[in-house]
Amino acid sequence: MIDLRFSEAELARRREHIQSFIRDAVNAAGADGAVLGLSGGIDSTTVANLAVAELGAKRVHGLVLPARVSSEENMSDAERVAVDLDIPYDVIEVEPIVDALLSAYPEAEGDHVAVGNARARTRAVLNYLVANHEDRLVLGTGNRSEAAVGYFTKYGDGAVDCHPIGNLYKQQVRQVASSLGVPDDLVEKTPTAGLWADQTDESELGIDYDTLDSILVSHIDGPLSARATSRLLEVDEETVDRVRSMYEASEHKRNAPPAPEPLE
Ligand SMILES: NC(=O)c1ccc[n+]([C@@H]2O[C@H](COP(=O)([O-])OP(=O)(O)OC[C@H]3O[C@@H](n4cnc5c(N)ncnc54)[C@H](O)[C@@H]3O)[C@@H](O)[C@H]2O)c1
Ligand SMILES: Nc1ncnc2c1ncn2[C@@H]1O[C@H](COP(=O)(O)O)[C@@H](O)[C@H]1O
Ligand SMILES: O=P(O)(O)OP(=O)(O)O
Repeated sequence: MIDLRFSEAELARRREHIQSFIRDAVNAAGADGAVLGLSGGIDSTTVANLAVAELGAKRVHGLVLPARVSSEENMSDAERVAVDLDIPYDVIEVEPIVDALLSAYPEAEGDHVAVGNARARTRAVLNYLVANHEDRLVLGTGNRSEAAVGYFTKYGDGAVDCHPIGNLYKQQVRQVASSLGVPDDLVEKTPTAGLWADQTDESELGIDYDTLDSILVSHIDGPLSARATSRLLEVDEETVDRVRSMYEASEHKRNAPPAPEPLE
């Protein structure tokens, strides 16, 4: 697989670039700071660290939003991140809100994707409730690997004001996190969307992140054909084609919703 980690000099440059992106986004909006959801995962932990490094702890508000299916370990890690960074944070249970949605529309009961996505969208509503009230921006935590294959909930965790780590592949997120002093157990943790019990990104996607990143950088974001990518990485061409299919099928998630062309 391809090692996408940055050199020390490039790592410092990337960190500075992301931090100034956060500062510029907040300043351009005339906002007082930022809000983000803390899941105990490496993406939100990394964005929280970068935001605190740039804005200072008081201007970053963390939200820990447990659902019935959230693991104790993840929720206590999420609180640990907030405590270690010394940022203000709230813990708000999302399940009563999801239950209210399901009592309004019981037909969706048991549909783990629809209900899981409702959990992610409930979190988005709470992020914006706080952001509106405190005049802050909502920071996204999505990385390039997830965005490219549409591995996020449209208007759920995808509903944010900016994507600070949106250009980093998952391997690079881990490297940036380590360089910020994030503890190894968080850096090496198994990525999970946490939308239903025992969910992991790699099992749902059917591919590990190192392989996904390598296919993305070679073929989707890079110049190589599917065949050349398959040869270079020694993976089946069907796997490369499957990544391309996920990329194409999720185009709608990365763009603003279309309207018909104006008529003359
Ligand atoms: N980063 C993470 O770890 C993370 C977080 C949340 C969700 N997820 C994953 O993301 C996935 C979300 O589920 P999903 O993608 O089925 O639901 P989604 O709601 O994100 O997207 C599906 C919806 O998009 C719309 N849509 C579908 N095709 C379209 C098209 N061609 N043009 C315009 N709109 C279209 C429809 O409204 C459809 O209901 C799940 O696999 C979930 O596990 C991952
Ligand atoms: N339990 C959670 N509390 C707060 N924020 C959360 C929680 N779970 C997810 N989030 C936010 O959504 C993104 C994407 O989530 P994945 O765990 O990758 O699905 C995460 O980074 C948090 O910002
Ligand atoms: O988005 P996060 O923070 O939950 O990270 P991961 O996707 O690695 O679980």
